[in-house]
Amino acid sequence: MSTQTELAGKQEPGLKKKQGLSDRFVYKDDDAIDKAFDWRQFRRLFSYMRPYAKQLLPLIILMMILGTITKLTVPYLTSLAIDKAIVKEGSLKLLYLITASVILLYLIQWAASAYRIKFTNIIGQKVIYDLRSDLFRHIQKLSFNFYDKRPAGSVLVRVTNDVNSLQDLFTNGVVNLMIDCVQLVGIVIILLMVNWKLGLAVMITVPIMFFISTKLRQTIRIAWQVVRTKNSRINSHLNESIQGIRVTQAYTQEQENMNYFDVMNKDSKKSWDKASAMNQMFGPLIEITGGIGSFILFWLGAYLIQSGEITIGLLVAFSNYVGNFWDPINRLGQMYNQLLVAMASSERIFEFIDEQPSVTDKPGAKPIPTINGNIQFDHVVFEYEKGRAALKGINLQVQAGQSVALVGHTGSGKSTIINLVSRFYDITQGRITIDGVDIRDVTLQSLRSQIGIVLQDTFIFSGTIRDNIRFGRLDATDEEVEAAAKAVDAHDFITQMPGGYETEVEERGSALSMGQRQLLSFARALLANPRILILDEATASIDTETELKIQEALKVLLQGRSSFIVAHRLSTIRHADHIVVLDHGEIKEEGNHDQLMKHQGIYSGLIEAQFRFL
Ligand SMILES: Nc1ncnc2c1ncn2[C@@H]1O[C@H](COP(=O)(O)OP(=O)(O)OP(=O)(O)O)[C@@H](O)[C@H]1O
Repeated sequence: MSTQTELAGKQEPGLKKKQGLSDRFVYKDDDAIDKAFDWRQFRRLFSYMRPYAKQLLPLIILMMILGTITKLTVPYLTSLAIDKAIVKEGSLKLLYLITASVILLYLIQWAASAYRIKFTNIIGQKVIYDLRSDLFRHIQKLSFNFYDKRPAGSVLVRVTNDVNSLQDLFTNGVVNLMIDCVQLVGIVIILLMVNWKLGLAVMITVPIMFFISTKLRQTIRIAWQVVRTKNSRINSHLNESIQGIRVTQAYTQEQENMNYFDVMNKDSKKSWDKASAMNQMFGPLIEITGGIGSFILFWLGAYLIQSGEITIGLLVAFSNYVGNFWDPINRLGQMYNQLLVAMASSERIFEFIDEQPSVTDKPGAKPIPTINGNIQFDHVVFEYEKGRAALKGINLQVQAGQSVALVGHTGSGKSTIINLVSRFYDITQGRITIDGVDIRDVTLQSLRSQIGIVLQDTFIFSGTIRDNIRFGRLDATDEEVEAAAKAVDAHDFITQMPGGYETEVEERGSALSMGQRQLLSFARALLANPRILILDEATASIDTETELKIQEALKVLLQGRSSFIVAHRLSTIRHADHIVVLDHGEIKEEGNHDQLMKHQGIYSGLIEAQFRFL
């Protein structure tokens, strides 16, 4: 059974009962724990090491050889001390000399290991830095349709967990693998050279040890991964519960949430107990196998000493070599597991890096000059998914400086139109031009830098009010920031706050009212001074006074620039120069408020419905 199915099969019965809950907190594709070894991918992963390996690898290899030679010489010197210095010659001088040499060898071994770790850490950290930067740079360029299909958490996991899981491989894994291989080969040669019978006898236990080490570790690793998955569900639930605490309390769902949490919590504990029990089995099993090896060694060794084939010193040296032999075998098993995890992580990372942004600059694209603001949709058809048109042949003409209100039922295509102006998606058919230039022929940077977007969910970052307004143009002076705030009538409420412009606002501006947040985002947009403004108006109802304030601010904001407003408030719609009524991806009515009211069509129906609702 693959690890993935194993995990999927371990869904908790309590959770299953609650429809959809078991799926609620996990990103399916992030469940993959390991992948078969893929040589091509392995090479690609290690190409990240190439720029640094040239300078540092020779040094690392030198330290590795030095460390291995010194390590393998010590047992030989021990046998010399027993056989020659003690048994044969009884020479204290020789014993001192050998002891001094062993100490010196240990010192060299320690220094070689310290430098080797230092150099490998340098390579490891540089590789991880490059990989993380590549990934981050790339995901920033990916188009909207990529994010449409992916939950933000899944992207986050790539940049954090998956990159971190490679860290160990690059810093220790690879070099340890080389050292272990060199050491193993060295020990096998020495054992067979010293006494092939004893050597072969000891090696009988090797396959058993290797099997235990690899298989058991794999089972333990999966068990811990199950623990991690369960814990990440707990964390996601915790996160959702905190974020949605107001809704939970408003609907008195605290107990229900507690029940969910309890099932998850119990389940996490159960999986932890299981993983921990397996972990505890590992040490004794390895020790028992090692013990069997030692038994064979001493049993056969005693026989060979009696028959005069080997000396006591040689048997002691042999036992030392065998002691050094289990460590690399054990680590190779560990390394194998680490490699499989790294394969899964690197596959997910490369899947992202290979994803091409669907909206890019065309070869030879030129920057668009300062935008005047004449925007034209010419028979625009757009499909998010093939065969399902969200816009069906839109023809629309916006004059420079005009404000256009987009109205229509939910799902009629309003947000789609505003996404297309900034070229967040490429249209399926037709053409969108700005000042007569097809927006696909100009650079994205030059286009988007002249378009300002104010979204419904105004994003307030943690920081001061001043920082939040300045986000519109980072090089704006304090005076410019305040002028923008004054222009949209936000200055008064800001100065009434305890720290004025320096008041720290919590993340997402939770201490600010909806209207205040909106005014701040207007000030931010005004400071950016875009040539085209796109505004997704907030739907929440606010008091009449704030509404008036927002309308006044909006007038300032819209002055001298073309704008598209997804309008929900009657006051905004009424003031727009042009109103476009959308229905199922088509423009059904166009004109100003009075013309459309007279027409007695969809628009007048929508407005009347709004009044009825009020
Ligand atoms: N990312 C997407 N992937 C697939 N289909 C989408 C996507 N975004 C919107 N759609 C579909 O396109 C159509 C138009 O959606 P759009 O968001 O433009 O509507 P809207 O008029 O802005 O609605 P609302 O007023 O509810 O925001 C809808 O049928 C919607 O389901």
